[in-house]
Parts: sequence; C-alpha cells; structure tokens
Amino acid sequence: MNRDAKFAVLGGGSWATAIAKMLCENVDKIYWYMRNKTAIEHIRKEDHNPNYLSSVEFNNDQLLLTNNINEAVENADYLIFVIPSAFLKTELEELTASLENKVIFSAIKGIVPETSLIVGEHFHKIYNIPFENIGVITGPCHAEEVALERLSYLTIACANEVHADFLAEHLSSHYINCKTSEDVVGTEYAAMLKNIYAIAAGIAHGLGYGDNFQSVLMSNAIREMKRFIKKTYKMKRNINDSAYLGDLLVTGYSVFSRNRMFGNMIGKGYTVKSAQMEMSMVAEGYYATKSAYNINIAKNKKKAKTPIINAVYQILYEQKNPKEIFAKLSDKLN
Ligand SMILES: NC(=O)c1ccc[n+]([C@@H]2O[C@H](COP(=O)([O-])OP(=O)(O)OC[C@H]3O[C@@H](n4cnc5c(N)ncnc54)[C@H](O)[C@@H]3O)[C@@H](O)[C@H]2O)c1
Repeated sequence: MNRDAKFAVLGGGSWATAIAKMLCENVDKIYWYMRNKTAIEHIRKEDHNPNYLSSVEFNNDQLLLTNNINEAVENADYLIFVIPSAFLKTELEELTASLENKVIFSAIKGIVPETSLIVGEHFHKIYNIPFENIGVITGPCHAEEVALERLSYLTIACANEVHADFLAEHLSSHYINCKTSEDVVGTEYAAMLKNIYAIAAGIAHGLGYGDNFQSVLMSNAIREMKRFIKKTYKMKRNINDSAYLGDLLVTGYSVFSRNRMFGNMIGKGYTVKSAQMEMSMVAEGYYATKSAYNINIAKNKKKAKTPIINAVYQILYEQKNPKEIFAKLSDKLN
C-alpha cells in the first residue's frame, strides 16, 4: 500500500464524503474539492462535513480542502469524480488543468444529460482520455452505511487491471470489501439503469402495488438490464454479480433512494415538475430514462425488449397515465 498516493475527491455530497472517509483509512493526505466555501471552513474548524454524513469525523491533517477544482486536479494522479451527473458538464467547464496522464475514476451513477453519455464515455469522447485510464466505482453501497462502518462491497471496474487493483487496495478496510472487474461500460450502464427501475418500483408503490408485485418487477428488471447491456456492449459477464443485481436490489428496495421517492410521487399523482420541486433536486433516473430509451432505439441495431424502461418513459416524457401504463406493463411481466 502506498500511503503517499495522490488522490483527489471531486464533489462535496454524501458519496464524496463517504469516499473521502474510505481513502483516509489508507492514505496520509487527500485533495478534496467542493464548491461550497462555507462547508470547507466548517470542516476545517469542526472536522466534519456540515451538510452530508455529518457524523463522520475527519482528521484535518489528512485533508487538503479546496474550492478550486484546478488545484485538486493539478496536484493529484488519481481523480475520483463524485459530482451528480446533472452538474458534471458545467463543473468540468471550470477545468483549465490538464487531464493528461491522470487516472480518472467515476463514482457517479448516471448519464451526462447534455451528451447522453455515461460518464466514462463522456471523459473519453470529450476529453480524449484513453479507456485504460478510465474506471468506475460501483456496487450496492449507500453512503450512510459507509458512515456507520457497516460492511459494504464495492466493485472497481477498469480496463487496466493495475489501476483497478490500486484503487481497490486504497479503498478497502475492515468495513469495505472491494472486488475488481474489466466491465467498465456494463457496470456503468447497470448503475444508470437501476435508477430507472427504482423509479418504476416507486411508481408501483405509489399506485398501491405491494411486495408481491415488487419482487416480480425486480426479477423482470434484472432480465431487462441483462438484455439491454448485452445489446449495447457485449462481453462475458454475470448479471447476478453485486455490481449489477446487488445494485439493482439495494436501490429498488430502499426507502432512501431518491429515484424510488421520485417514482413514488409520480405514482401518487404528482406531475414530474411538482415532484422535482417537492424534492428540490432532480433524480438521476429521470435523465437516464430518456437516454436509455433513445439509446435502445438508436444504438442497438436490433432493439432489446425493455417494457419497464418504455413504461417509465411514457409516464415521465409522454405524460401518460401511470395507472393505465402499469396495468399494461403488469400483463407483460412474468
Ligand atoms: N449517496 C450514495 O449513497 C451514493 C452511492 C453511490 C453512488 N452515488 C452517486 O454519487 C453521485 C453524487 O451523489 P450524492 O449522493 O453524493 O449526492 P448529494 O445529493 O449528497 O450531493 C450533491 C452534491 O452536488 C452538489 N451540487 C448541487 N447543486 C450543484 C450544482 N448546481 N453544480 C454543482 N454541484 C452541485 C452539492 O453541492 C453536493 O456536493 C451521484 O451520481 C450518485 O448517483 C451516490
């Protein structure tokens, strides 16, 4: 283990805070970029993030906090992006520091709305980062449970095994178990798609469907995810691994999932706009639904059968009646 390795965490939310905590178990100092100056001052004085996972105590000697993204990027070799996908493009526009020779990991689960690309592809296409320098941190893991040091499993995916092993080693601890994978694209799509299925689970709950239906919905969702990813990026993978099935289950069944909450409101009769206003943020699955629907039409020569994505798309983007759409969907599930 190299305790001097130069990592930067980019983002100030709950997952960024959890990742900073994991790294601080193994690394002497990390760069940590967040926009919010007041939060930085608070962490410096009080040793914890005031807004997210505030129970996590940091040792300030380990933190090089900055609200200048370029300072963090320039000084680190390994960059971990944890900015919600909806804000990533705008945040990256601040970047003047070079990304050349940096190893970039995305812990973001979603699609960049402006480019309709998963985050790895966004860095590759827009910033010319070679795929061997791009990886993904995924797996069924809630930030809140990391804060409580409850045993959690992560999957680190990268085409370059050395980078994947390196990050896995530096994130592992008595409460974090990391495995590695070469399936960067498949795990990223899985992380994006499960947000759509969480919206579907929320809609079903809002409409009054019970656990019996939810289990059938999730069984169908994993088969749909398998079909979609296979058409989009074919390689040998086991869809029952925790990066795919585990992540789907933890989100689909969690009452804390924002995507599920958003779906629940839609099922209860809120419009998309009023649900977004009530939550005061946009659930990532909202964008993922449109992108997945379009990718399946445009990218996959022979479309994958995706009745759940189609149903969520019709409800969110074509203002169709959730009750009627779910009645039709329920006939297609088995
Ligand atoms: N929370 C989790 O347990 C978890 C687990 C795995 C992956 N993720 C992924 O991590 C990413 C971050 O999620 P999170 O849970 O940390 O989010 P969060 O809601 O806890 O944090 C939101 C962050 O976005 C920032 N933000 C808000 N508005 C912004 C704007 N206009 N421009 C730039 N930044 C803005 C906030 O300052 C904050 O730092 C998401 O892609 C999510 O899917 C989260």
